[in-house]
Amino acid sequence: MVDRLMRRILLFQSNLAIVISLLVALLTLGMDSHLNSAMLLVALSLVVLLGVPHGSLDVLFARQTYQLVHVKKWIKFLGLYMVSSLLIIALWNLVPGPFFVIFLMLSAIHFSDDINLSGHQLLKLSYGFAIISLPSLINGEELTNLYGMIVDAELAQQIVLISKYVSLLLLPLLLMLFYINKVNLRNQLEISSISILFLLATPILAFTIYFCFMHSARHLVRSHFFLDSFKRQHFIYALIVPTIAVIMMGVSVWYWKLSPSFEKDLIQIIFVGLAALTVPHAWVLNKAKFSEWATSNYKKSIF
Ligand SMILES: CC1=C(/C=C/C(C)=C/C=C/C(C)=C/C=C/C=C(C)/C=C/C=C(C)/C=C/C2=C(C)CCCC2(C)C)C(C)(C)CCC1
Ligand SMILES: [Fe+2]
Repeated sequence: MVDRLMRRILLFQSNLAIVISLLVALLTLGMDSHLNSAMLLVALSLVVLLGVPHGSLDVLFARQTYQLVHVKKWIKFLGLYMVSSLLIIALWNLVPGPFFVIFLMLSAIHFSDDINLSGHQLLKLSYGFAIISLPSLINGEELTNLYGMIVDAELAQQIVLISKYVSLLLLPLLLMLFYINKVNLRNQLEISSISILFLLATPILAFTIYFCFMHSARHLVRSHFFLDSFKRQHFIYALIVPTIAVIMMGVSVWYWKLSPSFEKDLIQIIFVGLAALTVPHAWVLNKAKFSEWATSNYKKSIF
C-alpha cells in the first residue's frame, strides 16, 4: 500500500522533472548563456528555498539513526555537523583548487543516488558525472566564467577542459550502458532528459532545475516514506528550522564580505555553502543506510 503510494508520487515527480528539464533545455537554446543579475538571483533563490530543505531533513535522519533522545546527544550531533561544515570552509580557503575538484567529484557521487540503478554501478556513476561534466560541452565559456568566480581562472579553464573530455567519453558510454544493462524506459528517460538539460541549458539554470525538481524533490518524497515514524509536525519543523538557520548564516556572511561584485559574492556563498553542507549531509544519509533502502526496498520498481 505504502509502496504503491510512494511509487505514484515518484511517478508524478519523475514526469514533472522530465517535462521541465526538456522544456527549459529547449527554451534556453537561443538564449544568452550568461544570466543577468536578476535572473541569477531568482535561480539561486530557488536553489536555496526548494533545494536546501532536502538537507534540512538530516536532523530527522540523525534522530532516527543515532536515537537522539537526550539534549546531550542532540548537542553533540549539531556540534559535529556544524564543525565539519566550518572545517570544510576553512580548508576551502586554504586550498581552494583541490577542494573544488573534490567537491565536484563528491557531488557527482552524491547525485548518482537519484535514480534507482542498484546493480548498475557504472551507469549510476556515469549519470552522476554527466551532471557535472556535460555543461562544459556547449556552454564551456560560461562554465569557465562561473568556476572562475569560485577558483582561479587558470584552474577553472583546466577543469572545464577535462570536463569536456569526460563528457565526450560519457555520452557514448551512457548509450552503450543503456543497451548492455537493459535499463528500463523510465530510467532511460530520466537520465536522457537530465543529460539534455545539462548539455543545452545555461549551466546555472540547468543546475537550478535539476537540484529543485529532481535531486531535492526525489529526496523529499523518499524521505517522507523512510522517516515514517515521525509526525507531520516534526517533518514541517525539520524542513523549516535548519533551512532558516542556513539562510541566516549565508546572509550574515554576505553582509560581512560584501564586495563590489554582486554575482561573484552570490555564486561563492551559495556554492561554498553547499560544499560545506555536502559532507555532513552525505555522511548522515550514509549512516542511515538511506540509499540502500531507496534502491533495494524497491528493486522491482522503476524507482
Ligand atoms: C541538519 C543541520 C543543519 C542544517 C543542514 C542543512 C540545511 C543541510 C543542507 C544540505 C544541502 C542542501 C546539501 C546540498 C548539496 C549540494 C551539492 C552537492 C551541490 C553541488 C553542486 C555542484 C557540484 C555544482 C556544479 C556546477 C556549478 C558550480 C555551476 C553550474 C554547473 C554545475 C552544475 C556543474 C544545521 C547546519 C543548521 C545545524 C546542524 C544540523
Ligand atoms: Fe542531497
